[in-house]
Amino acid sequence: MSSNRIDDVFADLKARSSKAFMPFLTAGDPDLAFTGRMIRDVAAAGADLIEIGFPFSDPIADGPVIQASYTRALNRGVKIDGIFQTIREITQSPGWKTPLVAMVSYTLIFKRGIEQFLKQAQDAGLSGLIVPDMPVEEAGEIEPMMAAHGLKLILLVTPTTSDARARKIIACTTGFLYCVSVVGITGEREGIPAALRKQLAGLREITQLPLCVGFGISKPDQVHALREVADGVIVGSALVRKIEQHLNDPDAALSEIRNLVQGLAHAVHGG
Ligand SMILES: O=P(O)(O)OC[C@@H](O)[C@@H](O)c1c[nH]c2ccccc12
Repeated sequence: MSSNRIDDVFADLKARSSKAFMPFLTAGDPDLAFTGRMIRDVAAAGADLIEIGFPFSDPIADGPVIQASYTRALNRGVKIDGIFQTIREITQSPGWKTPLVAMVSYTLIFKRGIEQFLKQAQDAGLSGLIVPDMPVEEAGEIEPMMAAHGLKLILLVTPTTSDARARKIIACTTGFLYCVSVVGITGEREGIPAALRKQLAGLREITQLPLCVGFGISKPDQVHALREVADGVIVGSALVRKIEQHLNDPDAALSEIRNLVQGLAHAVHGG
């Protein structure tokens, strides 16, 4: 077994001809205690990897649901150190295996100091960082720093990324590649874009990295279609919306999130 849990998960799924289900959750919405419970619950409900959003005031590609969630978390005063602490408590619990990956703006990493942020991420037990706004020119320098901390660097390609640029991005991406399914922002959509199949086939020709698709996915039938062409499926807004709908009843939010994760994980794994 390799030393990074992300590699382990994809190797294991591949051996079973299965695919990864990866929920995205905001840290600190409505508070970190809730986030801690939610991470444990979605892991138990069938998530293979979990993306944890570090709230940030300047949206990158975040749609209205994720933006509102980030705003609630920031208004409640969530801090990066608190998020790391919450993650650490989880990854240190006996028998914990599910890889946790931060979704974090490069601005937050840079402000703290790259080395310091990476050290804290490693101490927290994170397996990787998805950095949607990291310039590919800098990623080449940062990826080895991350590797030295046992962290994968996950970058994104979109439908408008040129072939030449995709190759550059892939050259400094490790763990898996985040394939954005649509031009635009996060948020639930109907169907699966027709061009996605072609985009994924093109990427498949130039990389062995697992290809994970996110943006606009919330329904089991979309997941079914994607299972044939992608190595993993990412769902954010549909889950985060449950928090928004039950702000006064966290237990109700958790139970709906668990149900949705169970259904989607089942669809990804071959239901
Ligand atoms: O919300 P959706 O459409 O299900 O897509 C996942 C997405 O929210 C999550 O991966 C994400 C949240 N913030 C981001 C910023 C950039 C790229 C991706 C993201």
